[in-house]
Formats: sequence, structure tokens, C-alpha cells
Amino acid sequence: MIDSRVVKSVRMNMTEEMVERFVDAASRGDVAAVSSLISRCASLLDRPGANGWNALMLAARNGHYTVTETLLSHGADRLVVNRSSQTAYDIAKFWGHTHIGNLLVGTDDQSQHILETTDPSQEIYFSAEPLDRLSERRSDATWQQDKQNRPDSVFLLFSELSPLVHSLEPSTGSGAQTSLCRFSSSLVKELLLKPGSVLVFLGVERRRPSSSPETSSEPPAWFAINSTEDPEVLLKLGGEKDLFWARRPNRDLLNFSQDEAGILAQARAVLAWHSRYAFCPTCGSSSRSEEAGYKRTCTNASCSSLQGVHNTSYPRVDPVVIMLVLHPDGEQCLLGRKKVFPTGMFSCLAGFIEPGESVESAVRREVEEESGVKVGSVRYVACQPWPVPSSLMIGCLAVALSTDIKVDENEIEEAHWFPRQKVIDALFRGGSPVLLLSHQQTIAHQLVKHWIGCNSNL
Ligand SMILES: NC(=O)C1=CN([C@@H]2O[C@H](COP(=O)(O)OP(=O)(O)OC[C@H]3O[C@@H](n4cnc5c(N)ncnc54)[C@H](OP(=O)(O)O)[C@@H]3O)[C@@H](O)[C@H]2O)C=CC1
Ligand SMILES: [Mg+2]
Ligand SMILES: [Mg+2]
Ligand SMILES: [Mg+2]
Ligand SMILES: [Zn+2]
Repeated sequence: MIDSRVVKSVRMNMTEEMVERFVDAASRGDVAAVSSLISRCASLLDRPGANGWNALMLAARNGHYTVTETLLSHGADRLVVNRSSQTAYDIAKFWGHTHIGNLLVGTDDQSQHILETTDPSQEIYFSAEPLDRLSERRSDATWQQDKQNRPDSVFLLFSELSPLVHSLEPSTGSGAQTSLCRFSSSLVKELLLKPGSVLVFLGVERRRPSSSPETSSEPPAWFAINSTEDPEVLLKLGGEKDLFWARRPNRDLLNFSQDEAGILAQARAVLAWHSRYAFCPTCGSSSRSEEAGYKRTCTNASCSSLQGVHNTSYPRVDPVVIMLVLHPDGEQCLLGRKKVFPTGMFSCLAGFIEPGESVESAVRREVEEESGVKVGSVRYVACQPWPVPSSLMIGCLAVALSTDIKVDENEIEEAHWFPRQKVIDALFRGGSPVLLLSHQQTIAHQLVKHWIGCNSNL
């Protein structure tokens, strides 16, 4: 007689084996095997394998576009999570498969196929460009005046370079905690006449490709104002709303949506330049704002800054190299901490580029100055505008030639080689007691993530 428990157990084993074959086919990108197994047993679709990952997650992990497409066309559930609470979209995003991420959220763009799949720049905070800067309109005074008077124009307000913001309900789902306060021209009209106010034209909203052709009016223009009026009085401009000034640059500026962060990076950096260049650096006379806030011209008619190329007349950008230095064994990375960092936090080394220096030389010099480690090859990864006040962080991976560490105590308190697994734990567990990484909106964090994503096989 056959024991029914044995039959049940054999059946279970067969099903489990089929699930494993199915997830394995998805993981390898074998679209024929995936399709054939689904046609034989549709219930396989969302079943997880032994490690808790289903076929969609594995296809997303390994960048298999056609398999992802096939699974979705059969109705695979995009919202199922693995044991680390990641959806297939989270996994695709983490591993840099942007085109698969787009497919999973339903905004597929085939052109992504042509590009390298691991391009981290699309995710970099402060780098979104939702406005068209329309630089050709900056010197068109009539156009500028018209835009300033239009009721649909948007004005952002800053005091001592801090933007006026309001909190967002977590239910907005965007992940952003704060949003920039948007004022209309009628509310800021008087403020613009005050002598301490500086106005910068930021651009016009980019039209969405789907917008109807009969919308003939031009898209709204955006401006930023830095005011020297009493900040408490300015708060009242917003009426009864619960507004506040985002004053702590390294913290309060990291809570916006990607689009608002991009606008903020532009606005704050240009306003910071105005606040530091009230006087001409060449002759010391006062200077005035022109070209809708994109130029400062010396008021002294005989000043040499009025002839030739003078970079003091235009908004400044300071290049900074920031690098994740990899151990020659490829399995460890060099992270350091400044005294001001919270306990346990380590980050990439960074430093200003000096005049006459290439990116590669600056990486080698700063790493050696700060840690004593010699660096060989350097590879650019992505950059981040950093409006504190107006740096451009140039993010690189670099490979060490030596491994002994001797820190420059003026700049760095400690630096160590961290093994890959410790870094993975810090990334996934949001900070272990031994290692806390910098905020995920920083390029330092993104470089670490990029390194893990490039090489690891989680
Ligand atoms: N987004 C991110 O992930 C990160 C951003 N950063 C930003 O990068 C910038 C530079 O990093 P950091 O490690 O401090 O740089 P450095 O290692 O070059 O050290 C900075 C020090 O160098 C001096 N210095 C030299 N050149 C300049 C210059 N052109 N402008 C200002 N100071 C200069 C200053 O000294 P003194 O004050 O004595 O004159 C300053 O304190 C910082 O603004 C920081 O906020 C840094 C790390 C991560
Ligand atoms: Mg340095
Ligand atoms: Mg430094
Ligand atoms: Mg330096
Ligand atoms: Zn001058």
C-alpha cells in the first residue's frame, strides 16, 4: 500500500523542483524555458525559490529585459517583496538596470538599451533638470519683465540662502519630506523693489511630451529671490500656512523630490555667488546683477574686468573630486571620517581640485594627503552639483597601489579598509554598529553603492 504522506511529499518535491527550474531559467535569461514552464503551470509565476526571490526579481537582478517583459505580460505581480522587503523594481534600480526599472514601473524607454545599463547619474540627487534654463532669454529685458508679471510664474524665496519650505505628508509617496514654497508674482511684487533683494531667472518648465499641441501659451517661468528682509516677516507672506526656513545645508537640503532638488541646486548656488560677489574682485568697486542674475558687472567704467574673459563676472562652480579608493585585492574600500561626522560614520575621501590640476591628479593628491595611500588608475563614474555653496562633486573609483594608512589629522580623524561584506551590510541594514554610511542623497553613498553593484553577486 502506498502511504498518502509519501505521495504528498513527492508531489511537493516535484513542485519545488519545478519552481527552482523556473526561477533559475529567469535568472539565466532563458526566455524559451520561462515561457514553456509558464504555459505548463501558470501558478509558477509569482512563486519564490528557496532563497525567497521569485522569477521577476531574478530577471530584474540580472538585467534580463525580455524575461521581465514576458513575466509581466503573463501577469506577474510587481509588488511582491523578498525577505529584505525589496520589490523587483527596487532590485533593478539597485543594480543599475534602469531600463528594466522603467519597464517595471510602466515608463519603458527603449533608448535605454543603447546606453550602458549601470549609469548611476540618473539617480543623483541635485542633478535633475526639470527646467529649461533658456539662457538666450536672460538678456531679453522685455521678456524677463513680462515673465515676472505673469500670474503663472513661480517665485521661490530664500533668506540667507535658506529656502522657504513646507512639510509634506508621508502619503504623497514621493519619498520627499519637504517641498519648496511657490509664490506668485502678486505676492512678491513689493519684495522685488527692496534694495537687498536679488532675483535670478531659473528657466521655464519643460513641456511634457504628452501635452496637447493646442496649449499655445508658454510654460510657467521660475525665479528665485534672496531677500534681506526680516525672515519672520517674510514667513507671513505665505499666509497661514505652516512654513519654515530649511537652514541646515547638509541636512535640510536633502529632503526634497529629485526635481525640486535640481531646481534648488541651481538657485542656491547662483544666489550664494551673488551674496559673495557684491564687490568687484578686480578693483573693489560695487558690482550690479545683470542678465537675469547670471552676470555681475563692475560699476567702475575703467575696470579691466569689463574687457576680455573674466570668470569673476559669472557664477562660480568649484570642482571637487570625491573618490572611492579600492584595495588592490578588489575586495575592500577605503573610507575615512572627519571629526564632525556622527559616531560610526565613514565616507569617501574628497577634496577641492587645485588650479592646473586634472581630475586624476587631484584624486591621487587628495588621497595621498589625507590617508597616505598611493593611487594608480582612476575612473570617472558620475558627478553631483553640491550647492554648499557651489561645488561640483566629481565622483570616481580609484585603485590603490599601496595599502598602509597614515591619516592627515587636520582633515581626517580615522580611515580604514572596509571589506565588501561590511559595506553590503551597511547599505542594506541602514547602518551596522561598525559602519554608518553618509546620507543616500550624497554621491559618496552612490559611489559605494555603485562599487557593490558593479562587482558583487548578492
Ligand atoms: N556630496 C557628497 O557626497 C560630499 C560632499 N563633500 C563636499 O565637498 C567639499 C570639499 O570636501 P573636503 O574634503 O572638505 O575638501 P578638502 O579635502 O580639499 O579640504 C577642504 C579644506 O581645504 C581648504 N580649501 C582648499 N581649496 C579650497 C577651495 N577651493 N574652497 C574651499 N576650501 C578650500 C579649506 O581649508 P580652510 O577652511 O582652512 O581654508 C577647506 O576646509 C565640501 O564642501 C563638502 O561639503 C564632501 C564629501 C562628500
Ligand atoms: Mg584634503
Ligand atoms: Mg577632504
Ligand atoms: Mg584640499
Ligand atoms: Zn571692477
